[in-house]
Amino acid sequence: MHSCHDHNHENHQHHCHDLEGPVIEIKDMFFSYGEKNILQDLSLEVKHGENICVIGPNGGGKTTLLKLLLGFLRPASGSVKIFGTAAHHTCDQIGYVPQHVKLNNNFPITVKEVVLMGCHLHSIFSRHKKACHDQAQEAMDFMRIGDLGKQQFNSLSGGQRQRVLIARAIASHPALLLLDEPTANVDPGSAEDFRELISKLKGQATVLTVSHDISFITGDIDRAFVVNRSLQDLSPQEIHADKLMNYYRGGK
Ligand SMILES: Nc1ncnc2c1ncn2[C@@H]1O[C@H](COP(=O)(O)OP(=O)(O)OP(=O)(O)O)[C@@H](O)[C@H]1O
Repeated sequence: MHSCHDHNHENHQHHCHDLEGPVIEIKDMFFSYGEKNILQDLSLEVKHGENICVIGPNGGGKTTLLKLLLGFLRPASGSVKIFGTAAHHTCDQIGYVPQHVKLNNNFPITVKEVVLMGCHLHSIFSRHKKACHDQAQEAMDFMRIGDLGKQQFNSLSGGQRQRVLIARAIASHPALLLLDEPTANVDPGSAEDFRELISKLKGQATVLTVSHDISFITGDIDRAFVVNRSLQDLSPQEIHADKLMNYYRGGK
């Protein structure tokens, strides 16, 4: 999880961000892995509370874009700002659910402990510990896994694990939530549930979801765009199942 470079936990929430302006602001951004150009000339502005979906073919650069937003990668040129601050300086306002999570299967860890990792108030002070436990429980209840706290994470199904990881990401009430294919590997019932829960977050958080799941994209979202080296906004008319398929066939 992201941690602030300034480890003074009492005040870092306040000095990092301009919470009034755009949540995401990308300007004329280029990114390459070595010689290989991956993203070119991207610009994007996302306002507070928007629920956004990113689609695009395999290898189009969606996960790379998320990593740039998280500040794990830096643009070759142009800028990526979160709450008005360069992404690599932004700290604990972002909740992230990665596409692939590798937890050592032999490592014993309970569901509650995984969710607690998402709490940014980790502290020796007991008042913070209590607040963390309350936040973790609240996030687990929200994801409807409130009664799984004591279970071993490794004993859960793929869909249940995904719920735990989303609970971990929302435990600290991040202003921005980045989800990388949250419905991959979950059954259709759970996928429907996730869509509902994510739209319930609307208003509390800005949510950006990478998804190949057509019903996700055509569901309750405010805006969608295609990332395939460059970025293309989709009009509401284009957000239809049959039209969306074209973006995966390389056509228009
Ligand atoms: N660490 C890396 N070093 C070099 N190339 C990389 C690295 N990570 C990703 N790439 C390349 O960058 C391109 C974009 O990858 P990325 O994972 O961002 O795509 P994606 O749109 O998320 O794809 P998918 O839908 O398959 O998840 C791919 O061609 C990939 O091979």
